[in-house]
Amino acid sequence: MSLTRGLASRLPSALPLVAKAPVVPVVVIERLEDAVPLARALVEGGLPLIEVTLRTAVALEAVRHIAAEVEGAIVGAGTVVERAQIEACLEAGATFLVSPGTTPSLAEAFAETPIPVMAGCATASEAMRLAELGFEVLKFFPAEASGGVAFLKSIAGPLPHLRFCPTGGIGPANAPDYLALPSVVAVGGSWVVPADAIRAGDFGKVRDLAKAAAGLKRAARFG
Ligand SMILES: O=C(O)C(=O)C[C@H](O)[C@H](O)COP(=O)(O)O
Repeated sequence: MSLTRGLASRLPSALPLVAKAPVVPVVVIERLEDAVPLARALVEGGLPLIEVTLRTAVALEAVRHIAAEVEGAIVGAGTVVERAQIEACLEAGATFLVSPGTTPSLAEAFAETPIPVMAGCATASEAMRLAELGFEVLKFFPAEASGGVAFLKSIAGPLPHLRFCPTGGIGPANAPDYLALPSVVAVGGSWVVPADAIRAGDFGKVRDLAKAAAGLKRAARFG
């Protein structure tokens, strides 16, 4: 029996969201005024799913503005590391949540969250535990540092039902290798939103990078 059937009925699946594009941009917003033009550039480039990391003081406000003002954007909050953050993310209008790793207490809180969650993991045991709880797409983080493509190929033997969004150390050069794996729904990365381009207000560059990323082919089939 598939491990993913555990408590799955209670959890909203992240699969339909993550399947929307081959790349999930991982965004760090330092200046609130960058949020909306940045999100517009990503949507125009073909990457509607946007993970705004809760690493900066304006991150939640950025989520709120993108959710309210950018048509076509599906904005979520990343770097969720403790349960106390969840309510504020929901209140700001986040459509999904992402964590870099998942403590037992965080997993418990996610299991009661009404929006899809990509819970983070880096080992076979962590991935199995999250799948058992019903999480359908797991963030494999930090992907390159934790074994990358070789790790994912190895665990697909005994655990072929697990699905991932690998993130961490992925860029245009290695993204195709990840996306060639049937277990990879999409990859996450900051390469489409370079800090220097954002600082310079060069959203045309972000749109071009997004366009290239949106054109990446993947092997996974969802349906
Ligand atoms: O902030 C979080 O929640 C994280 O989990 C970390 C990010 O996903 C990675 O920092 C993105 O990795 P790069 O594409 O290598 O920059």
